[in-house]
Amino acid sequence: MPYNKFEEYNINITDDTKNRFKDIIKDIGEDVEREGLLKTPERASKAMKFLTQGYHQDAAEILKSAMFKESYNEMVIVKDIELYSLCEHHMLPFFGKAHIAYIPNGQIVGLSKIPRIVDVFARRLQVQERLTEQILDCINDTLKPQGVAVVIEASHMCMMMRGVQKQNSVTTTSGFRGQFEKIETRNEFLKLISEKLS
Ligand SMILES: Nc1nc2c(ncn2[C@@H]2O[C@H](COP(=O)(O)OP(=O)(O)OP(=O)(O)O)[C@@H](O)[C@H]2O)c(=O)[nH]1
Ligand SMILES: [Zn+2]
Repeated sequence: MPYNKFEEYNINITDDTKNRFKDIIKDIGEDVEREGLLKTPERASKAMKFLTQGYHQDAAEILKSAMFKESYNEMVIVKDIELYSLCEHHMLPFFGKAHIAYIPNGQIVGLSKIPRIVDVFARRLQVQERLTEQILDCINDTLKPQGVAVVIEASHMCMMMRGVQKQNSVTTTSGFRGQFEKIETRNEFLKLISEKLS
């Protein structure tokens, strides 16, 4: 089954949304009645709702649904989490990877919940900096770990397909709380995420 196909099927689209997309297609000079475009307003509406479904999801609840008491208190790192978001200025995609670590403080979280909360915040109109902070704050406030770190590396289509048209620039943002504010802990995390598994 394709990635998150289930959620895509459950999206309800109103005629208002479809008609707005129809108007945009007309405005760019296309023929909305030609065969290939007949269903496009509906498809585009569904795609936009899917890509912004994070507004209707509660990241803290997702974490809370799988928190377990455990005495492990070393760093837990989930790296190379792919993410797709939309820049709030142009509504064009930015995409890349998130690397997330935390040091438990009596509780661990189900590993899959970390990529899930990345998606909750990524599927909104975003800037990369706020996306980074929201993931960081959510883990910090909900799991209350000894520390949490988030690094996001992303390419922005609004800088590639239009505007400045730079194809190879990658933007890196990061945020650190608790133990990761200490330089040694932060460096250990940065070293571990930059190492390739052999
Ligand atoms: N800080 C930050 N800027 C972003 C992000 N996504 C897009 N932008 C930038 O948002 C800015 C919007 O600037 P404006 O000058 O208002 O828009 P614009 O005329 O379309 O700018 P250009 O892209 O330079 O053509 C641009 O510099 C984009 O590169 C992001 O995640 N973080
Ligand atoms: Zn943009």
